[in-house]
Amino acid sequence: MATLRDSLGDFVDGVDGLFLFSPSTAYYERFADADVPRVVIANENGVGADSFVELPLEFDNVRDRIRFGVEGAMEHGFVAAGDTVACAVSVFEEGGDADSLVRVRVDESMRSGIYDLFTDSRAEPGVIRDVFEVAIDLGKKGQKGKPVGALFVVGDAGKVMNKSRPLSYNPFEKSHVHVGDPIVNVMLKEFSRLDGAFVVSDSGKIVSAYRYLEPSAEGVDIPKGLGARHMAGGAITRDTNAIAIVLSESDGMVRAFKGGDLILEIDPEEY
Ligand SMILES: Nc1ncnc2c1ncn2[C@@H]1O[C@H](COP(=O)(O)OP(=O)(O)OP(=O)(O)O)[C@@H](O)[C@H]1O
Ligand SMILES: [Mn+2]
Repeated sequence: MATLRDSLGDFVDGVDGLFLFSPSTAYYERFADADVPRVVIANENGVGADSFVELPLEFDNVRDRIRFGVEGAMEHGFVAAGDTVACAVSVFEEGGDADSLVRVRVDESMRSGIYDLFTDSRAEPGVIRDVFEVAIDLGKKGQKGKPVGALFVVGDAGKVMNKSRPLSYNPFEKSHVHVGDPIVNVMLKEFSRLDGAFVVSDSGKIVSAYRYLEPSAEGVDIPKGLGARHMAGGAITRDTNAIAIVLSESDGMVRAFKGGDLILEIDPEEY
């Protein structure tokens, strides 16, 4: 009779790598003698790992977290299609040691575009992260307790401005404010009650509010049930090198589009 330990050993049989998500130093050191390469996926490389993938958001959805890590590791050349990796993640114990091990076969279909969204967009990764944070926060709290929608078009601002028109005066016309600044976050939330899109530059400068986007929507395929805001947000990312981060007023989800495709869906309530 095999013990439970023997039986579950199958789980790591033949793996080509061990992915440690946000490990403590002690947890990382525990695998110092592992016979496979270790890859750390975390918001910073606090453990000084040789193989490190920077996680811009603590994706609460474990599937997204793993997809981000796998895609990032492929991009860095730590793993390749055909490899199998064991991912040690914490599902219930936030900030604690891993409580789950997920065996993942790496293949091209794992390239969901999440990693690419953050690291290979025109806008700086920190800017994209900051805009996500505003959208998630807005989704959680709403505006004065009511659900609110918002559309942020990030990067390639010159071209985005050329494919849009003002719905009202632009409160950011003469200002030099950037996303991530706490005052700006309050302003963005306040202005999100009004129509149209925010346009943000590659470096995070808020170029405009109240823009009505006029991209050609031809050939853009967005999920059924989503309306004009999402269509415009998706389409502008095919017409330009911007990405769009959209908070839905009707279902409360935050979605990201790149190249006309829906890349990521986040439920703010889970953050
Ligand atoms: N082309 C556009 N450019 C900028 N903003 C737009 C555009 N089209 C719609 N919007 C904004 O989106 C708002 C909601 O429109 P609509 O309900 O059709 O979108 P939706 O995709 O269903 O979004 P939601 O899930 O938030 O309802 C509009 O009131 C308007 O402010
Ligand atoms: Mn709607």
